[in-house]
Amino acid sequence: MTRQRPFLVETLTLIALVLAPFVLPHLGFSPATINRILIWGLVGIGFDLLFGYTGLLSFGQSAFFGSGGMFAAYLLTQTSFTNTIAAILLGTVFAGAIGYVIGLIALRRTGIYFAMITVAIAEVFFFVEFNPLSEFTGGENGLPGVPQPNLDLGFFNIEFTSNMAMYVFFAFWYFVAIVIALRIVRSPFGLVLRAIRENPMRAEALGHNIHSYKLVVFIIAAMYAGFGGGLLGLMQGFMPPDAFMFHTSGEIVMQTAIGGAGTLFGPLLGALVWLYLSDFFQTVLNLGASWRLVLGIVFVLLVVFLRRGLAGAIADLYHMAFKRKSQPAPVASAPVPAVTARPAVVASKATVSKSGPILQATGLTKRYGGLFANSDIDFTVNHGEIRGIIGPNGAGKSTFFKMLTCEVEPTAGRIVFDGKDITGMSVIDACQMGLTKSYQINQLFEKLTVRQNLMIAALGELRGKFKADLFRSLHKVPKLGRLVEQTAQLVNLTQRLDSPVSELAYGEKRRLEIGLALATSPSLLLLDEPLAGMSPQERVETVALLKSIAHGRTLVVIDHDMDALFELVEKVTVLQEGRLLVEGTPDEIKANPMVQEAYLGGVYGEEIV
Ligand SMILES: Nc1ncnc2c1ncn2[C@@H]1O[C@H](COP(=O)(O)OP(=O)(O)OP(=O)(O)O)[C@@H](O)[C@H]1O
Repeated sequence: MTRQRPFLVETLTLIALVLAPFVLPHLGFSPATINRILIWGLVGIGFDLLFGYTGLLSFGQSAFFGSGGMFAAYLLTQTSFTNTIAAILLGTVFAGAIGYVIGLIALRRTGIYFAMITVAIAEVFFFVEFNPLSEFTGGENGLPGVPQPNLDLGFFNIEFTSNMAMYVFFAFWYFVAIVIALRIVRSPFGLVLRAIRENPMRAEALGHNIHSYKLVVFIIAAMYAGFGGGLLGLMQGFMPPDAFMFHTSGEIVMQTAIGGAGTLFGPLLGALVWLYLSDFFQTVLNLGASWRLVLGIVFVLLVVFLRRGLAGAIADLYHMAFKRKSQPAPVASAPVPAVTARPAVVASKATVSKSGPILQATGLTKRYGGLFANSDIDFTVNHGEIRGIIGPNGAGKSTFFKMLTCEVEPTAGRIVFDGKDITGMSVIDACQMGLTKSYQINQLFEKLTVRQNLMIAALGELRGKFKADLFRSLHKVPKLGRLVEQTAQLVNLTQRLDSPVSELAYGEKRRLEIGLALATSPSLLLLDEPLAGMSPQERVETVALLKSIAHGRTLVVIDHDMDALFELVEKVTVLQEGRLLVEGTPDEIKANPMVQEAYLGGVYGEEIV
């Protein structure tokens, strides 16, 4: 497993933070602007975890920024509370609690609807702060008189009053915030966040409860924003009401877009450019009211030409300069060795019984409006069996698989898996029980590497459907490395482990698709057209691969390639127009006149007999 040099990023960040107050003033940054950059950069770290890593675009960060800041400012100005650090930490907890409640509501929807809910929530908070709660928040006057930061240890009190002392205070908290975020993104939790960003449907199908992951990261982002709001009050000596304005959320989004989403440092770089240019246009160029127009044009140019933002551009330059020479030559797509060359090493989940039916479906029906995709199907698979399913296009094979894996709820009927009625269960729980499938159309995490893809699948098996192991290193998850390497070996992708999925050949992607399902250690694996789109040579190789997978496992395979399927399976189920037509051994199916008539037709019939 490739490991980064430990603490390299943290060390570089520390060096940059030490140098910044000596370098930036020579470039025209005022001390107040430098501190403000740190605050925006810190708030942006939380936003980047939410947007850049998880793919959730929120316009509601102003609600948490304002709430955390107001809570801390209220404690420090309206009560006898004097400990500034404790006040902002309490403000952070308050923002997190609000984040929990709002997350429960907003995360019920996805995409544009989620984003729109967060816009509405930001507006509600702005209204509430100005009207019903103005007694506590000072309404349009805000809360003046917030003390400067101090470190009160009871017996010892340090006050951060000079520009440099203030900088040290903010830089310290920025460093703490980035170290925490780096731990999160390097943890199993952080990898699942990226899986959600890339392909939430597959992340669920691999057994991850993505709603819980999204809720936790939403709360974390709210806490980062609340903490930043507290710092703003301390920096200005005043908690401004405009912290709640939609404009605040907009700036966080724009700064992250300029700096580069999914980098953690992007928001800081974005804030640096954004705040520098707004100062420069207003005070040096004296552009008057048109400074916003010019800044808008600069924003568009940066976002259009630097697609991965400033942080992405810097990372690309670094890779070009230092990494290219040391990169190994591209690995050619290797054929799958003969089945006897490799034993089946990925264990399957233990089942309650070891013989008899592992899966029984009775009267399974799925109706879409007036169309019966599946109608009254009775189907049983025994432990250790390899079953094939065939049927013409539109016969209802994929819908049948979707119902079996609980991706789609049946209109009628019952499914019993490993002795338990799983009808109506979630796809997450079905996968956790050991029932999963590979997809007809690849459902991979395209921007991640093969290793990360397999890790995501294996983590569902090793950690269960949800675990908030935010600070655990991926390298420390027991059995993870071994399970990933065994699966990669089984699907012959060992040499491609560190390649991004987008660079794989089609046949390799198909094998990874099977590998993802395998890494969940299923006791019953459903394969939906595993040979689709493959060349004749790849088909032969993949059939060998499927034979090796089948050891100690129950398989159900849909495919249109009769020759390959009949060579692989012991029994075949034929579907036609959503109904079960007939079942039998491959020879019985080949000879069955009903199958020839109804499914194969004269031409295909001759091919397979
Ligand atoms: N979500 C849906 N909404 C409406 N109709 C659907 C939906 N999914 C499937 N169908 C319909 O159900 C029928 C069965 O589709 P299904 O994809 O299960 O067939 P299939 O046997 O897997 O086909 P193929 O071999 O082409 O993949 C088709 O008529 C299809 O149009």
